[in-house]
Amino acid sequence: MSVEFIRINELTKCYKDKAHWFKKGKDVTIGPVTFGLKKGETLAIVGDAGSGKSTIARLLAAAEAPDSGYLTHNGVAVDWSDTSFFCKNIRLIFQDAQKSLNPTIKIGEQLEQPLIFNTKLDAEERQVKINSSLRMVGLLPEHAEYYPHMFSGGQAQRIGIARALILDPEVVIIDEALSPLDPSLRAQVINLLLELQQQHQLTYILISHHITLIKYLSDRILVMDDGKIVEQGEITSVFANPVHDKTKKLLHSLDM
Ligand SMILES: Nc1ncnc2c1ncn2[C@@H]1O[C@H](COP(=O)(O)OP(=O)(O)OP(=O)(O)O)[C@@H](O)[C@H]1O
Repeated sequence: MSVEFIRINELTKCYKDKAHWFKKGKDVTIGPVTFGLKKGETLAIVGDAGSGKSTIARLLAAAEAPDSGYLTHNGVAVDWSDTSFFCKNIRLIFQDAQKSLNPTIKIGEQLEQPLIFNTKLDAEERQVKINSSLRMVGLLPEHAEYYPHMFSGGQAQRIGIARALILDPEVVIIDEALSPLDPSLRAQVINLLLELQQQHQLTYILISHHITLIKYLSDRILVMDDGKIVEQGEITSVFANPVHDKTKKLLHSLDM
């Protein structure tokens, strides 16, 4: 197994719940959480609704800043305000691919935006990259001229993957992005993700309630409860011998 290249240290996010005259405000704290990521692995994050899985995803994609904690990349600390690091290296695949696309803008232009903001490629080089990204997910360069409504759900998910991969990231977060797909489409998208992971040594963070999917795709698992990590380890050993009560309950209750 390859070595750890990203380490998340004591990451914490606090949400202040405003008090109303009829209700006392209750603050929510996610963390502190500490874990590492290895090249080419898939780490599953599981937990009940509200346990903090998506908060971790949003923090890692720099959609929000943590209140404390830090991240190291190959041993070097990265500042959360370094948006270019996060944009380039850690990308999210959205749950609802169709809704995450702007209906009024052609796909090619939507794929071009991250290239304009995060690379020094000129217009011609950007076009080459857009074409190769579309091909990589089984679509055609002609699709760059289409609008989102002209795609099926499966094709829209492929565009979501192309958009996540267009900056050649090291980490891709898949936050419940596979669950809404019907089984045959899901199988196609999973095969595509596995192929791309092999080709590009991608590291996936998989957030899902789907136990079979987690077992099939993941190398390691991290179990969250009430904002904290209560168990983490290799998928085979955690499934064979869950230690924490929450893990035991989740492994029995998650959707088969
Ligand atoms: N912007 C916000 N403002 C206030 N509280 C928030 C905010 N975002 C998340 N929370 C709270 O933080 C906690 C964790 O939410 P989060 O969405 O990370 O959970 P989750 O494990 O992803 O849940 P689910 O499986 O339902 O997506 C919840 O109590 C939620 O209400």
